[in-house]
Amino acid sequence: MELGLALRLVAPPACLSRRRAFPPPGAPRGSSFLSGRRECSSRSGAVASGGVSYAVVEQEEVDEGDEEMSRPRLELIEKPDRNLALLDEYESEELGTSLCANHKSGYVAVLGKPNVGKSTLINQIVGQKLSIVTDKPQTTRHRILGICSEPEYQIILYDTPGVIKKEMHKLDSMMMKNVQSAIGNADCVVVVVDACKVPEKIDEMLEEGVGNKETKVPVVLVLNKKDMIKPGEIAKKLEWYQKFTDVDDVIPISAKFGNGVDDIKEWILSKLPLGPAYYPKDIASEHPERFFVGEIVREKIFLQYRQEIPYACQVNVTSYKSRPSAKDFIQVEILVERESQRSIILGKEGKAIKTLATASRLDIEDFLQKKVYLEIDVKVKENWRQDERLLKRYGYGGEIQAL
Ligand SMILES: Nc1nc2c(ncn2[C@@H]2O[C@H](COP(=O)(O)OP(=O)(O)OP(=O)(O)O)[C@@H](O)[C@H]2O)c(=O)[nH]1
Repeated sequence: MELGLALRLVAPPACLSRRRAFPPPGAPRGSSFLSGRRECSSRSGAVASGGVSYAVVEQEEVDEGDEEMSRPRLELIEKPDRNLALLDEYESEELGTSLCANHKSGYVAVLGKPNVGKSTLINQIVGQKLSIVTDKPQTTRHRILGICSEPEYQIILYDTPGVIKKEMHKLDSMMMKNVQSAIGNADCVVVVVDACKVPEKIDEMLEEGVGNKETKVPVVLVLNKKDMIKPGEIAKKLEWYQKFTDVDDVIPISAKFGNGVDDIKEWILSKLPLGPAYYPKDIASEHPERFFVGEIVREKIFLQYRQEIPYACQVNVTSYKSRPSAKDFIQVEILVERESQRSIILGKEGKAIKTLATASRLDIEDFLQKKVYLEIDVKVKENWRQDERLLKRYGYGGEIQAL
């Protein structure tokens, strides 16, 4: 049964349960970590800190047919068939769902240009940090599914990469394909715009997905970052969007400060159809923990490095060993496109990579609620952003590593 398969794929412990969350930026750290010192040699001299090591790897070709390729892959589901969601009583009880007659459930696509606050809004609705948030555009690369459950409903949100006009790389076009499939599957659509920017039409953004649907999908336009402009300005912009866009409603919010987020939730709930939960109620995302570990490292790269560097980086979790009586052992590789970028990531005498590894490890430990040993390798993989086969392998084709 298709749904059964989907639910099995997301069953814990592979996917993210509610008790885990990214730590909020600047959150106080827990107790100091145990020492897991391990020295690594490098051309520029090894630097290691407790529980963290980095390895500088000479430029090397990644073996396409290596162990990585043979690991089980988890297909991110597009949307389970609603009819199949009629689980029998036993399955339902096992999944923690209720067969309440007024139960609502459905899929919501959250769209918008880069940096408008989509991830911030989804993290607020889900009540947990699932998507990384930085002040740089296009930090979200994957379609991330966030699940918000209460006894009476289940809202499934797709965080999509910011819609971009000019596709520079194969990576951009694969990201856009994911945006389109998210819209195509949605029961309703939330379009986020930045209140500080000059209003502009959103037709182009919607036409690919919603325009192709036989029945019109409800769309709300969210005017985000209202904290940044004067009330008079908000009123003018609301009027403009009501007049010049074909949306059902326009709602001003400030996602960062949680202001108006309940209005968006209410709007979504008013549009969702009746139906049972698609996922167990204690699950916050279909992605496995290792996916979020990679995202934490990627967030730290965005926060630490400038200009093109974060965009040229791909982060892969190459090994993740849970060890009940010791620190979890995690190996991460950062791929860059050029030797010069690798030098920047490493920094003088490896100082920059050490800072990155420490910041990443602290957040990973907060996230996993346990001590980890983190090893980071930096490799050069020329033109990875243009290589479809590699991009699929890195999860941009809708499949991610399951374990
Ligand atoms: N002042 C203010 N800043 C906000 C608000 N919402 C988000 N931001 C900031 O805007 C920046 C971008 O937020 P994200 O949530 O990453 O935006 P996004 O649309 O997901 O970005 P992409 O990954 O590029 O698609 C971050 O620095 C947020 O802190 C808001 O309501 N008010």
